[in-house]
Amino acid sequence: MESIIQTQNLTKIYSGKVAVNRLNLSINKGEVFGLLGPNGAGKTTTILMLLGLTEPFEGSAQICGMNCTRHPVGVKQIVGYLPDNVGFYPDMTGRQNLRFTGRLNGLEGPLLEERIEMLLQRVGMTKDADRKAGTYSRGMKQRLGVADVLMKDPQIIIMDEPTLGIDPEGMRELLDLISQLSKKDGRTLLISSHQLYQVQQICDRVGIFVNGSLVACGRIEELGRQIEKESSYILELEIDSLNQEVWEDFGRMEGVKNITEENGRIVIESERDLRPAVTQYFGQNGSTILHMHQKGADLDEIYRRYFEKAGQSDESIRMEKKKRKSFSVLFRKKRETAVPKRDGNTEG
Ligand SMILES: Nc1ncnc2c1ncn2[C@@H]1O[C@H](COP(=O)(O)OP(=O)(O)OP(=O)(O)O)[C@@H](O)[C@H]1O
Repeated sequence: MESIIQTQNLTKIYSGKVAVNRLNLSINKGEVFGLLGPNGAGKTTTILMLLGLTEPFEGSAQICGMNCTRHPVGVKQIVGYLPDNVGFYPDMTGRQNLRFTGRLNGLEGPLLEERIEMLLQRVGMTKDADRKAGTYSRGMKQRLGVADVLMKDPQIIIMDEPTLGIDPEGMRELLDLISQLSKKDGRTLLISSHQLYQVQQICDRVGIFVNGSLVACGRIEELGRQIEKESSYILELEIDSLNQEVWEDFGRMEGVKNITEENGRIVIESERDLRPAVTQYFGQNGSTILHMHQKGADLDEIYRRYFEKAGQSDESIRMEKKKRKSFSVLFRKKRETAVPKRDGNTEG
């Protein structure tokens, strides 16, 4: 693996507030790296330091061996940058905007026109190329933005929140397009985003950024395994016939620490992987498993855990906790309502 972007203790402080804290990153040639984190985590500041647009307080960054602060022009020659709000001249057409960028990059004549045609086609904008850019939707602007970045044929592309404000269909198209830039062309991509689910699909590795610090970095599966090692296993289960006996049997299973119910599904927290035991149990019991999912391997869960670890309070986490009822309360309730007393009432 050839490392193409590196940072060493990269730090930025704005008026006493640490925006990026001793960041150590290494991004390999040809990979799609997702820099993920909530608003204000320090993603844009990191990108600006990589592009040499703002100076670090401490530490350094290199792209293809060039120091980003000392050689910003050299860096710009090999890096394409798609900001979160791409600016085009609104009174010029998409094609004219691309022509303008092409000329700034030294392209002229048939070579320039061929490149424009090829890129418009690649990003699916041929049909709308002669409309004024001011009339484009956000998704169209982003696609034209990708074409604009590709005008200078960069080895490395940095995108800041590329999917922000785009509808699901446009998002899918844009992510496919971004993925192709790495898989088909062999370019290196650094994508910053807070849209975890969407962006993780195309990332080879992710870095999770919280409060200016990188709290986790690696392949999604690796981070999932790490989380599993550090904490309990969480198994989410839905079956066709949940009854008192099942609750009691689960409560007795070896390693089970807690059972809750969440949106009609049983959530079992345990010290070990219960999937084999649960599958065997239902095989004998005759119930059908409608859904079984071991939490920990998806990015949302990984992110949530690291986010919690970093001491953040997140509204979605609080809401989720509120929704959960403790097993003991639920168990008591079920006993109260489900088990008939000999006198015909329910047993407490
Ligand atoms: N020019 C600036 N002056 C002062 N503080 C700044 C400046 N730029 C960013 N910050 C602060 O630095 C921190 C990191 O901001 P940054 O924009 O890098 O985060 P981000 O992860 O990109 O967030 P977002 O997704 O909202 O853009 C925030 O607390 C922000 O308020």
